[in-house]
Amino acid sequence: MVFCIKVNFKLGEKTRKIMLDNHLLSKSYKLKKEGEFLYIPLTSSNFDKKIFEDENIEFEISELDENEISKINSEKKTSFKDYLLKNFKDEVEGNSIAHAYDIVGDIVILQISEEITPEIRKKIGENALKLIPSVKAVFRRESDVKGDFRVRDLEHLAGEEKTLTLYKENGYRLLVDVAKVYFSPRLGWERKRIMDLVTFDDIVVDMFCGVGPYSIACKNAEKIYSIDINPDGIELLKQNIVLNNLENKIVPILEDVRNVDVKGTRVIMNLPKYAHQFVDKALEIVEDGGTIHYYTVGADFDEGIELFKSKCECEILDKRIVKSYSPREYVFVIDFKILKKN
Ligand SMILES: C[S@@+](CC[C@H](N)C(=O)[O-])C[C@H]1O[C@@H](n2cnc3c(N)ncnc32)[C@H](O)[C@@H]1O
Repeated sequence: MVFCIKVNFKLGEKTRKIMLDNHLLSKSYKLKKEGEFLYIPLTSSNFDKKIFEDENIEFEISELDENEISKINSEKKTSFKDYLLKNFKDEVEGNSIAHAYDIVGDIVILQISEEITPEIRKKIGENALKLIPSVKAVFRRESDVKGDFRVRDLEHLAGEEKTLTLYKENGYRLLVDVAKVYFSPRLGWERKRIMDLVTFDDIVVDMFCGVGPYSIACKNAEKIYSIDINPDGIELLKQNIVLNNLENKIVPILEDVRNVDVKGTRVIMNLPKYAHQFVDKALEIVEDGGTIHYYTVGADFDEGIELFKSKCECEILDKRIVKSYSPREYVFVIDFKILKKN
């Protein structure tokens, strides 16, 4: 039997609050509505009736059969992190299995080191498929991002063997092929920051655009030139332009940026590892008074700032840590307003 307070529906919220304050509200059963009455499950039928009478609440104590009222399912679902900590605590603590992972659309990418056997990697993959909601394919990072295209090798662990997915962030949609083009969901906040800085008269030059997440985030600009040397990146960018109705704004350019002759008021240099090699080109592109968003890898901001100060007169508008890169290094962004080029 489940003891309940039966009150008029209109007094339900007030009654529930009094019950909560007096530790009388059961957390094992759901409230039940029947006609104009509400049945609110009690922790005990033995209580001081005055607490309701003082509030002019007319009520009855009613006994419901267990099958007349729904139980609250208080069993916490096991998360993937719980699963890892329960089964691989030492490996997680020793950093050979990370409980953090990337989700790109319906694809999840895990970080499991090579020293974990292929059988166990697959088993972890199967569990990720089961425990992470809406996931259809599970991969593992097999290498760091590498080469000119900044793409990493992936090992398939579970689910569909597909690498193309649809990713949504900041109100736009992106087709991403995680095996063919660089993409990081961890930069969503940073793209939102840039999105909020862009003005209607900006001409944006996205020097290293990939599938175009920054370019598309800059959709309020007057024009966006999006450059990349990876043909798969530009092919997906073209589809993303259509997907986001930006045919009149974004100009995709498949080319080494060093060979491209464009000018802009806002230049995005998202090639952190090698951006320092492209500063002269960025300065050639940016108009006086324009902004360069310079992404770089290191232990602090100093190197990037010194590099720019040696090449132009500039003001630092903002500087931030974007994400960690290695145990002692970060990806930084520094926003430079270019006052005068040397
Ligand atoms: C770190 S990824 C960034 C991609 C994209 N901005 C994003 O956030 O997803 C850098 C990109 O620069 C491209 N790239 C590398 N060298 C280049 C060059 N010389 N000219 C144009 N693109 C280049 C790579 O193909 C890669 O897509």
